[in-house]
Amino acid sequence: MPSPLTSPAAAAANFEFRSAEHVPETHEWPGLHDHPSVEAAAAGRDAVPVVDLGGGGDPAAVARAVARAAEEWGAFLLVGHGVPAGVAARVEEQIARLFALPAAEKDRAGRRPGEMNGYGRPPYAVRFSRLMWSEGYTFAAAAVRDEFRRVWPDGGDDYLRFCEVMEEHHREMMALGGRLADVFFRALGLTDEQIAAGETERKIRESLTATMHLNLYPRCPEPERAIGLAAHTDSGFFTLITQSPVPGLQLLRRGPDRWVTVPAPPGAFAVVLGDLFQLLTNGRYRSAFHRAVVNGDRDRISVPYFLGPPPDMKVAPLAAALPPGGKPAFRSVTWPEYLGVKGKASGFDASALAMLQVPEEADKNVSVVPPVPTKH
Ligand SMILES: C=C1C[C@]23C[C@@]1(O)CC[C@H]2[C@@]12CCC[C@@](C)(C(=O)O1)[C@H]2[C@@H]3C(=O)O
Ligand SMILES: O=C(O)CCC(=O)C(=O)O
Ligand SMILES: [Fe+2]
Repeated sequence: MPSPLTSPAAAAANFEFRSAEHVPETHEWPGLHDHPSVEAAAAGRDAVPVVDLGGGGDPAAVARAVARAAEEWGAFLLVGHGVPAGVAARVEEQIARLFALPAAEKDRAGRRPGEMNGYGRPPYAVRFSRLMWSEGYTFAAAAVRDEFRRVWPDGGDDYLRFCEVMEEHHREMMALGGRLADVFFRALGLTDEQIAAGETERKIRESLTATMHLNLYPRCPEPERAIGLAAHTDSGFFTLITQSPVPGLQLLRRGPDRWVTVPAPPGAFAVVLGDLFQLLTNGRYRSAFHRAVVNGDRDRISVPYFLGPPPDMKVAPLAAALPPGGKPAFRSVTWPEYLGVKGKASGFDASALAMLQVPEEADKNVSVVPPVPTKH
């Protein structure tokens, strides 16, 4: 067996998931079952919220559903979004083809130390001594053609087809992200007129940047011993996840602590809120602590589309999110600054936001960040 801990990109590229009959020690994660995994229920406390954007529904009712989901779960399933079903199918087909390329070809795009983009393990993997049961590829959604010249230096039909499909996905997701941003603002209590006139809200919506991270979770011979993606919160504003019909995304729910498996109905996107959205909404919306498990039967592909501010934008709590007469609970921060802060925290979760909190003594009226879980 290769020595997977030597080089991250080589580790992901060279480990033969396909021929593994067992999960080696390098990929075995302790503590995965500290909390039980449960299927989402149709109703009740384990029913993952579903938001329907279509069907001519009452916008106020949609905003209420989004507010409830964002406050209580930090996540929901999105249906009625209007994105044609064929887009997700084409995206999944192209991603499967990308990951099926010989290791040497994917390795041409191997993520180099300190770089964000490229093929290999996800950026936060450097924090762990164990390897995850997945292959990944991160890139700026607006720079597909440049990025994938690394994999296909001579261009060609495969390259062009891949780029066209990713660009189609990017167009659809960016349009949906902008619509959803307005729904989130409405859910904070803003009227359409206030949203249109609000300089900050407009700036946020119009300057959204998108990063894509392609995940392939190969079928695993011992799924109970491995993890596809270790538990974390996303750091940006919100993430639109296209998933193959094989479930695997789990959300941690407290009291009693349990991992709720998010269903993957065809055509639905999972929407997961990130830490900077928690900050933007002054702690009113919550980022979701989540992970991806693997299974023994089938490969799973997921395509998170991370939306966040441009790197130089200072994110501060929105005036609309403050309680009457209240002050911001957090200092302002750029996304790269926040990633630096998060990199120093013990878990990869929203506990890093505590370091940006305005001290309580400075203002007794502001809300505090609730305790966050740290288990995988
Ligand atoms: C925009 C981003 C969010 C992300 C870091 C990144 O720059 C690109 C990859 C994203 C991802 C995907 C897997 C989990 C995660 C924690 C990681 O290490 O890389 C997230 C990052 C994040 O949300 O902070
Ligand atoms: O695979 C999934 O459903 C989740 C992916 C994810 O959380 C991520 O890439 O940040
Ligand atoms: Fe995530």
